[in-house]
Amino acid sequence: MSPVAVVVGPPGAGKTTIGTALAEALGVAFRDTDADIVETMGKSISDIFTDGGEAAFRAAEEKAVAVALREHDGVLSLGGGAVLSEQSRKLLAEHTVVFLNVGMAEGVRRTGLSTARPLLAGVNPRAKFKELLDARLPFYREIASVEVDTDTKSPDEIVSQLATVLNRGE
Ligand SMILES: Nc1ncnc2c1ncn2[C@@H]1O[C@H](COP(=O)(O)OP(=O)(O)OP(=O)(O)O)[C@@H](O)[C@H]1O
Ligand SMILES: O=C(O)C1=C[C@@H](O)[C@@H](O)[C@H](O)C1
Ligand SMILES: [Mg+2]
Repeated sequence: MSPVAVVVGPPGAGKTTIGTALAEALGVAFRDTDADIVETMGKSISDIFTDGGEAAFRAAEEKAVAVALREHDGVLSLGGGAVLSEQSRKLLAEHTVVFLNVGMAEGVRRTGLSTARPLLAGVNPRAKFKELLDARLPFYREIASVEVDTDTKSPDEIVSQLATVLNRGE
């Protein structure tokens, strides 16, 4: 069993929004490892970071990614930092990976000051977002089968483009 597509990208790229709509367009199930982690740990992402730090979240995420890649055959969206794990990148090399890219200004605008994104909740979300992008871009690109720049496209346009690329009709 293998996902039709795995969606990766920075916070606010639209992994959950596009992933959900893409699954619907393709008539397959949607799964999001952030939601899996919340369910398994029984607490919010923000609380996981507060209680165990980023390391606790990344350990849970590595497991959640491996399980979901094995179990899920629909569209799978990963958390923004899932590509930081070398183990996960190795697994992802075997899959169809959609990299949704977003620039700093638009990414910060879309994520706002949401406390659901603890890594961006500090005093300077723009600087933090740029730091995340710089560190992760090479990883997203290393595993991507297709890259879509989402800055100036609506979710509908992106879904329609991806449905065509994935060769499953719209
Ligand atoms: N192409 C787009 N154009 C405009 N707004 C968008 C687009 N894609 C997503 N959004 C909006 O941006 C916000 C963040 O989207 P979403 O939660 O899907 O991102 P994400 O990549 O899953 O983020 P995270 O990494 O935090 O899980 C939402 O309010 C969503 O409606
Ligand atoms: O970019 C990140 O590191 C994160 C993104 C979210 O999807 C969550 O996985 C979590 O808030 C961490
Ligand atoms: Mg999401």
